[in-house]
Amino acid sequence: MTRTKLCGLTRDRDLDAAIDAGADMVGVVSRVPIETPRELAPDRAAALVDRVPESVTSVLVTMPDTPDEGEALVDRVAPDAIQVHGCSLSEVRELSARIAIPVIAGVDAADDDLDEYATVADALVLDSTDEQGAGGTGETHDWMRAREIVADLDAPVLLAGGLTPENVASAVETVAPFGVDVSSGIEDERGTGTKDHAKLHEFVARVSGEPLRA
Ligand SMILES: O=C(O)c1ccccc1NCC(=O)[C@H](O)[C@H](O)COP(=O)(O)O
Repeated sequence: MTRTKLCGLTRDRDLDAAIDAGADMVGVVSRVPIETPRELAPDRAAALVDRVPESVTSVLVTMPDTPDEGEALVDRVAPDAIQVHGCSLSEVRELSARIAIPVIAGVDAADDDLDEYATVADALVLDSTDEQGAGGTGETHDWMRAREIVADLDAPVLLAGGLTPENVASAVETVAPFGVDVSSGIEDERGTGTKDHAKLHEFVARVSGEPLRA
């Protein structure tokens, strides 16, 4: 079974739609040093996380300058897992040692130290990142290389980067990841931060191989 993470949720109704569609994980973005319409203030991120039922994993996506900062944000938002982008190996290791929840490392698929990240993080998000390591770019990467990475690493890998309802079945078939992660590909217009509920349902259905609605 391929897990589905729907990320960059900003509105209550988008979160509720993601849960209703059957997402395994839902993500909220807070405290990132880039311009993104998905960024929420910590209190707002905490309010969304608080709505998530126990059966669904809430993921806080952030780019902490230090492990201290990551730990403080976890205390404030209280997610089930934290996903960090732009962190060094030692920062991921230190954060992981300090907090009780799983740490997911957001990494670029072209990086050559992914095996090391796999030893310090509980899971990887294999993404297309910008120069600061941020995700949400809407760009795909080389799925054949992603397939090799998934096969070589022991850690669970979530495939991210430019996934859409149209390409996700092919991505799952090609890469065979533990899970898939989408943000801009289910937005009503790319880069708005608000989700299209029909796209969101279709994305989850395509991952689980359910027949599509006409
Ligand atoms: O989504 C953002 O704006 C973001 C900003 C900074 C760090 C990470 C961010 N998103 C991480 C995610 O988990 C996205 O779901 C993932 O990168 C996929 O994005 P997309 O290519 O838009 O589907």
